[in-house]
Amino acid sequence: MKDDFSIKGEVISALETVEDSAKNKNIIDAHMVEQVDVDSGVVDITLVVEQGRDRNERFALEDAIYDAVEAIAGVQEVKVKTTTPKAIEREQNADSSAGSKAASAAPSGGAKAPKQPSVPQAEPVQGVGKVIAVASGKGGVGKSTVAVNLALALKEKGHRVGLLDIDIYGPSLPTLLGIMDRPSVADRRIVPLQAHGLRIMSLGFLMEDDTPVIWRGPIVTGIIRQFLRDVDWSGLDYLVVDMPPGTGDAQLALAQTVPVDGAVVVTTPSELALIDAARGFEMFRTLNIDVLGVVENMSKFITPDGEEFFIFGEGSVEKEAERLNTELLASIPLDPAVRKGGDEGSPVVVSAPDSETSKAFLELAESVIERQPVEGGGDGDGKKKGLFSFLKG
Ligand SMILES: Nc1ncnc2c1ncn2[C@@H]1O[C@H](COP(=O)(O)OP(=O)(O)OP(=O)(O)O)[C@@H](O)[C@H]1O
Repeated sequence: MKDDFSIKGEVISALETVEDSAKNKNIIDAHMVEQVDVDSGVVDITLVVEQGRDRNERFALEDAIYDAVEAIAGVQEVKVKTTTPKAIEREQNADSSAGSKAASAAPSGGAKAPKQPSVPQAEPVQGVGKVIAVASGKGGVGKSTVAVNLALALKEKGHRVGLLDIDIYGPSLPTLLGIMDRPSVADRRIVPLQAHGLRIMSLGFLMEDDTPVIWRGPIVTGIIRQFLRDVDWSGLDYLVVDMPPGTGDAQLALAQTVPVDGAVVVTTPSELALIDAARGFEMFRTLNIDVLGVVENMSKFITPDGEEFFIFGEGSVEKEAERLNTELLASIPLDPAVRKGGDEGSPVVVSAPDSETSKAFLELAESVIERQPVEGGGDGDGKKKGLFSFLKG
């Protein structure tokens, strides 16, 4: 039988085929789907329609949703709840005032209590020692490449490592690691895929093709929560999370779902990338996530004769790191072996372990381990921790 997780992915794709003719957009792009839940094949969808919308148009939308979703194999039942933006706002206010009441024992200094977000408290991922986010302010700077090679370098250092790709704009782990399978389910938990000794989960495993998907906040939050709560990550020392570029829903969802132990911000030495990296850095500070430091990617090009070219200039990332009161954790050269390895599903730490580039990734792993050590120095720590948290839970 198909699992709820795969069904949810297909439901979201199916909803993208439902057009709202008044808006000339599909209902996902028109931000009309508030929530999608799947439980044992029963699909619950919350549709948001403006107050005063023509009844027949509303019915037509609901019918189109039933038709699209009921056609998905494995769907047992479809329930569509139609609501309005006002009703959602009222619900959220009710949630937040309940939250404020619960928190009223806390000293408020007479000030009005801040709105409580209607999300559960962040809870550690079961069985994982440390969660490390790899982020960038800007797309295309090599964030996923750094995430993959950092994970492999942590593994080289004797740790058990998982890699989670929540890049909603373009999940690249399936390509970078050469895996296209779908994860399976055992004991009602999703079993991550394996590659190069890492445990892997990617939004890409949910997508039918390479088309970029624009998912709105609640759906992004739901999927990320599912990735962290319903995937069997037990026994890991480190879970490396490949974030989407920028500062948006996914960053917030991650911070609200699990305590993130540290973030690594990837940038190239170009002026524009640095400005965006600084923005990303501030966002992590706002979210109270410890930024371990900055990784400079494509720092220089080394010719086969060993000559070095600093294409984007030299020293700018280090200066920016100083300005932000953080550290430069590693400088990764622009290396054709990195791109080739990425395209062929064989990352450079595996395909050219003795290269200068791989050494830079190993140094990066050492810096991360130094700043966020797992108890007992690795090799099984995550397993012990996982077991204990499992017993407690
Ligand atoms: N140090 C490097 N040397 C050579 N090529 C690199 C290097 N780092 C990344 N690349 C290449 O640059 C391209 C973009 O890298 P990657 O997908 O890791 O970037 P990204 O920041 O995750 O992008 P996105 O924002 O789209 O997720 C890939 O083809 C990758 O192989």
